[in-house]
Amino acid sequence: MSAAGAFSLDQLMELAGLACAQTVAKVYNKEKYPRVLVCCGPGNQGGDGLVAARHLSQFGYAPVLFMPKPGGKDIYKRLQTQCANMSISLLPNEDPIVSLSTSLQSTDVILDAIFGFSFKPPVRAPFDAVLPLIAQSGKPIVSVDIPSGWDVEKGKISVATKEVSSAGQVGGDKEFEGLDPDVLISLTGPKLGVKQFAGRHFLGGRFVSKAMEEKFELNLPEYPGYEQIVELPRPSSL
Ligand SMILES: NC(=O)C1=CN([C@@H]2O[C@H](COP(=O)(O)OP(=O)(O)OC[C@H]3O[C@@H](n4cnc5c(N)ncnc54)[C@H](OP(=O)(O)O)[C@@H]3O)[C@@H](O)[C@H]2O)[C@H](O)CC1
Repeated sequence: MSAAGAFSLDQLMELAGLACAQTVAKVYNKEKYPRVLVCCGPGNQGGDGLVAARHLSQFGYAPVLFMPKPGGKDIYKRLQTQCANMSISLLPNEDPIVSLSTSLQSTDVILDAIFGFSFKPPVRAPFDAVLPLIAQSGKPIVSVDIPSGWDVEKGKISVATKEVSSAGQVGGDKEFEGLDPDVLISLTGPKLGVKQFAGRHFLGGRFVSKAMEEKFELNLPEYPGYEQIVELPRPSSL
């Protein structure tokens, strides 16, 4: 049994996505940072991103979805339909890298829900161009669970990606060390690979029961009030 215990995947994803949306809202206020580009991968983390987009829209943000390779699971398709029913914008996928480069210019903050704990290098297309393009945009990044391109246990690793111009033209090979987010929202508990993450770090795992916390010796902090997230101390202040 996972540390999250008795919840279904739908319920876990809903709570995880809500925690992601609350993290964006906590750090980036909607008056100054209304346009959130929600970048979704094909796995469950992409599902977290879709749920977050829905909540961000309800919070008064203007999320835009980027899904260069939509996931095939039923749950993913249902979440996509919910976002479409709420008229949440979706970037066209005919040429995803050009769409991304254009959209980045009018984005205030990026939610990185591309890869989570199941990422295994090497980075395959189209993400070998997506990751460097996001990194070089200079826009604030909030990463979900583990920054995309990092190894869940080793942390930052060097991976082969592509050169990409700011207009979205893909060139030759380029070494890349994963995204360098300003903010991280760890789900359930922080992963080994983010031990030295130096930005603002939140935990979203209020769905973990006391019994599970004790069984897995998670030693989790208290969540304030009604929030799904709690901010963790930075490594330098530990
Ligand atoms: N309790 C919790 O902690 C919860 C966490 N959740 C979130 O789920 C992710 C883990 O989800 P999972 O589906 O296992 O995996 P990922 O989202 O990390 O992505 C897997 C897919 O990504 C593709 N992939 C992997 N490596 C590469 C690569 N090198 N290049 C390109 N693509 C890659 C791959 O897709 P394919 O279609 O190519 O097979 C994988 O399928 C966790 O981190 C949390 O964010 C849940 O919300 C539940 C609660």
